[in-house]
Amino acid sequence: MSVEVIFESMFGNTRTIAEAVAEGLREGLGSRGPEATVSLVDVSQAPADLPEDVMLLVLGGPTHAFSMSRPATREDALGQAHVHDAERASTGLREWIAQARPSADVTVITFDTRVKKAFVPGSAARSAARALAAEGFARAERGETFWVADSPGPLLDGEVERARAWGVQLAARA
Ligand SMILES: Cc1cc2nc3c(=O)[nH]c(=O)nc-3n(C[C@H](O)[C@H](O)[C@H](O)COP(=O)(O)O)c2cc1C
Repeated sequence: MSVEVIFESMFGNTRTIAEAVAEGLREGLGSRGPEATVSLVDVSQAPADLPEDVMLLVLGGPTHAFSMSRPATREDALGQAHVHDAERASTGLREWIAQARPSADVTVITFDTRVKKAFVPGSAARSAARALAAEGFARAERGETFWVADSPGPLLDGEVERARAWGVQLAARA
């Protein structure tokens, strides 16, 4: 049995959260023995087919323009970060979901990062859960939002610890 954490991150905040969730999952799965593994994969490297033994997929990315990123918003972010990476610009959560082979058996839980400001609507986690369901991932649900102070960041105090604790809880779903 394995758990896969797939993340998209332009400035590193979502990567940090994904790493903490994966650590929490490993802690939570600790008692299940060496077959229970957790992999952490950048979405630009994630294959369309999940490995057969994946029981739980945790999928997270930054909120861009009130939703999941698009090629233009990723270009914008990478430009701000002075990074030129065609692979990361071309593939985000939206593109991965559109080409992934759907599974009705795998539980998929989404998360996102976004700016903690009043009245800023939209969540990549919500959009991703909806897109997954539309593609045939019957057991997709929206998970947590983790907050950054502003664009590009930093993460608010306590968010990494909260992500780790959430990962420990998620292990029960695998
Ligand atoms: C092009 C662009 C659009 C963004 N749009 C939103 C938005 O609609 N709502 C929001 O809360 N944050 C928005 N942000 C801020 C990102 O969500 C924030 O920078 C993100 O959490 C950083 O994650 P990362 O370091 O993993 O890339 C935007 C950032 C960029 C670069």
